Amino acid sequence: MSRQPLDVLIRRVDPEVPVPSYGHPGDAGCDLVTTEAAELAPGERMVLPTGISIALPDGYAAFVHPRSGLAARCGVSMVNAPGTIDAGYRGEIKVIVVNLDPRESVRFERFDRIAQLVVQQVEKVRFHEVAELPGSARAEGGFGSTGGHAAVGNEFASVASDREGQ
Ligand SMILES: O=c1ccn([C@H]2C[C@H](O)[C@@H](COP(=O)(O)OP(=O)(O)OP(=O)(O)O)O2)c(=O)[nH]1
Ligand SMILES: [Mg+2]
Repeated sequence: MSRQPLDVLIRRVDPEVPVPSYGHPGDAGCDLVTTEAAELAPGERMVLPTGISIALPDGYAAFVHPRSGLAARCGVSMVNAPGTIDAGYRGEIKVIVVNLDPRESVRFERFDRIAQLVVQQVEKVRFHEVAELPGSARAEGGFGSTGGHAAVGNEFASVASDREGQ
């Protein structure tokens, strides 16, 4: 059974901008457009306006994610992926795009879809300070501690090489 959509107020800062919509019923993100044409040289970043402001209910946040098509085909991502839109934010949503292609510029026309907005429930945290945290299987492991790629070392390869060294 599909859930009821969350009602979110939207103000169109640019009256001609389309109200964001979902491409398919089950999509998580609705696309955001740029209201300004732009051209990014290789390595260049730019803050692009989306022409909309929203009022999220308390307990929710919206996250601005890159579009995979732009990432795969043009090397376009977002410097701060995902951008975090706070429930209390009433300003225009902007997207900080970056052109990661080493050679090709990328051009956006007005109303090109440049990112996608995912709305999620978020918890408000109340911190309780302790001297020691409870133990866990991961403990302080991070940054490749589970291996799985040559770049981060692989517990099987390291075990095998240890064995060879014996
Ligand atoms: O990609 C983004 C990220 C943020 N924002 C807006 C909405 C968000 O609520 C506000 C603040 O974002 P963030 O907390 O990431 O910015 P900050 O550098 O911490 O600024 P501030 O000190 O205003 O929180 O800026 C955007 O429009 N696009
Ligand atoms: Mg902030």
